[in-house]
Amino acid sequence: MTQLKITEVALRDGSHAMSHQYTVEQVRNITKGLNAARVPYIEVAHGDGLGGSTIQYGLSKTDELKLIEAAVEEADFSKIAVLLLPGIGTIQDLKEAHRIGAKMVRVATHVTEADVAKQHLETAKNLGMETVGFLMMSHMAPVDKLVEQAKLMESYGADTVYAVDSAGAMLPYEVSEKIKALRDALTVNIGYHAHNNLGLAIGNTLAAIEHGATRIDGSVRALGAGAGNAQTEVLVAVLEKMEVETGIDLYKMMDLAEEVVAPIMQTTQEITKDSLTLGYAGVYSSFRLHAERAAKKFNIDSRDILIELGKREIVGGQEDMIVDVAAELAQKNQVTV
Ligand SMILES: CC[C@H](O)CC(=O)C(=O)O
Ligand SMILES: [Mn+2]
Repeated sequence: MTQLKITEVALRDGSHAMSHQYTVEQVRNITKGLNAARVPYIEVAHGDGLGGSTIQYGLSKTDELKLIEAAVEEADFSKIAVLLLPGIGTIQDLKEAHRIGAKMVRVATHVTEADVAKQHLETAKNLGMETVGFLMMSHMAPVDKLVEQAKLMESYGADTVYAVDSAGAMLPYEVSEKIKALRDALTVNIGYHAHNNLGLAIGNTLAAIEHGATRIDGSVRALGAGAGNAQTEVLVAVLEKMEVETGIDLYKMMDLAEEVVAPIMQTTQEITKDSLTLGYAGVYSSFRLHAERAAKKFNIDSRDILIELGKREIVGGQEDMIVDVAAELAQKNQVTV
């Protein structure tokens, strides 16, 4: 079996849970620990990828290039990766990230829109970077559509194509079916990224591995959007019991989680009613905090906003709809009172 390679996403996906307030010191300390534990890849960026620091997505406390630079300085084993959503991040952002030492880029699109990744993947390849096509909200596409879009990513030069369960909405049989179909249709590596909103992140990740995924995401202490991702140290322990080699030092990951990451988290990671609603309704995990703020502002139940967003199939890039939906629901409530 090809060795499984884990990408740690707490310094990118976890940026959502940290309201994009990471400091250089926090990034240095976490990277130091991940590097010592021999995690192959560490993703660092705003939660919405390069260029994500905006009023729409949330302003970063620290310029992400400074965070990436700090991570590159601390990592002599781990490779630093960045995420880029075409339309939010630009080719210029990509070149800048590469110049300061990013070795891998994950170009993320909605699951039916792989074609917008072409120029970013091609540019990254020309720069000599490792390339990943990251198909978000994979639960929304039937198997044949996912395969079609993954093939596009492969044709643009992606070394790996991920099925991304952005909403943490997929059930184990869906993961098995989708990963198997990708494995059968593609020659490049297959990856899987989970969110734990339905409590299935580790189980779904194991289903993905069983059906051929060799690139897997995790976040230490589950520091990711919504209820977080597959918790890296838990995943490493489970895989060790299954005799699947990750190359990661379990004790070092546990110590990092407990001593460095837990103390800086804004809240303990758990499946709250809103995280659970994300998975139940199939809504982007990064929408949780936006929906909670809108609910407070309009004095309505955040779960109603999330359910409505799910019904309308609102996807990443449409964050402004969260406030629109909240305002509409508040108005409806007034009419019916
Ligand atoms: C908004 C980008 C998103 O957080 C990427 C990701 O991790 C996902 O879709 O799960
Ligand atoms: Mn994610």
